[in-house]
Amino acid sequence: MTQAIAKPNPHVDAVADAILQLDDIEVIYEQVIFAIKHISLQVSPRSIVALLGANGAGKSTILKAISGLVPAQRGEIVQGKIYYQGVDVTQATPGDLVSRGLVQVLEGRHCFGHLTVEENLLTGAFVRRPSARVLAQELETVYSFFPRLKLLRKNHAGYTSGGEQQMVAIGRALMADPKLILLDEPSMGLAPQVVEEIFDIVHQLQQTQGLSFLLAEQNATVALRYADYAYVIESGHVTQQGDAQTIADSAALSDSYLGASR
Ligand SMILES: Nc1ncnc2c1ncn2[C@@H]1O[C@H](COP(=O)(O)OP(=O)(O)OP(=O)(O)O)[C@@H](O)[C@H]1O
Repeated sequence: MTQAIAKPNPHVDAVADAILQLDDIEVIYEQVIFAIKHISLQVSPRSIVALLGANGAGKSTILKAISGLVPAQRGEIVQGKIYYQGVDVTQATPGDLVSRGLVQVLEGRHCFGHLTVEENLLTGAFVRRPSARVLAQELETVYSFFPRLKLLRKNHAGYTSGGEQQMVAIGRALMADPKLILLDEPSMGLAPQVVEEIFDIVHQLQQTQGLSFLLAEQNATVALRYADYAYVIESGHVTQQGDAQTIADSAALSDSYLGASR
């Protein structure tokens, strides 16, 4: 089902600078479980914004609310508005959003294990159906950021390492020609050196391609090193926000999730 999403935003002047704006978002699962409440946040163009918090804090729900995936989880946005590029997309479908350049990389990477690395990347361009020539150029661009994927392009993705699968998942998102990428726990289950490699590429994509990222991370230490701005989420609420350095220096950050990775 495709929803109309071209409603004018009455607050467009106030949010003109943000590529993404959430105003007072509330999500309920199965009509009883309140997962997030009163979530308001912004992502500026060409920025990396981190959502930090412990297991179950509500980070993934925020990303799924933005990317239109909440209904697929038997959830509902019951309050608030989401604006992407100044347009109300609160009820938009994932397909609508991908075609507008808002793409999510799900937690756990979700590669198609039986497809090759290159076939996985090509699935990312499916919505746009570019010409063969453009597709080849775009693949080369992705390979320029992930040279290792070019070497592995004929291998089955299911036989690559966790870090390589994360690269495939991000590479596939890039093939959708995004402006904003939502990344859910990119560091999960990866060795520290691989995590640095992934974040370094995210940083390069921000700097050279002008992409924006909103990423959910339990590994606050590494996320704050690369992010421009961060929101701390606890029990479905924003409890703290600020530029990354301020949050990193803040004594209010609980050791329950920062301590382990310090
Ligand atoms: N599909 C669902 N049905 C019911 N409750 C859910 C569902 N998904 C998440 N929840 C609940 O919503 C709350 C927020 O979960 P969410 O996955 O958004 O947190 P998170 O911070 O991303 O944690 P994690 O890092 O473990 O993914 C939790 O209490 C969780 O149990």
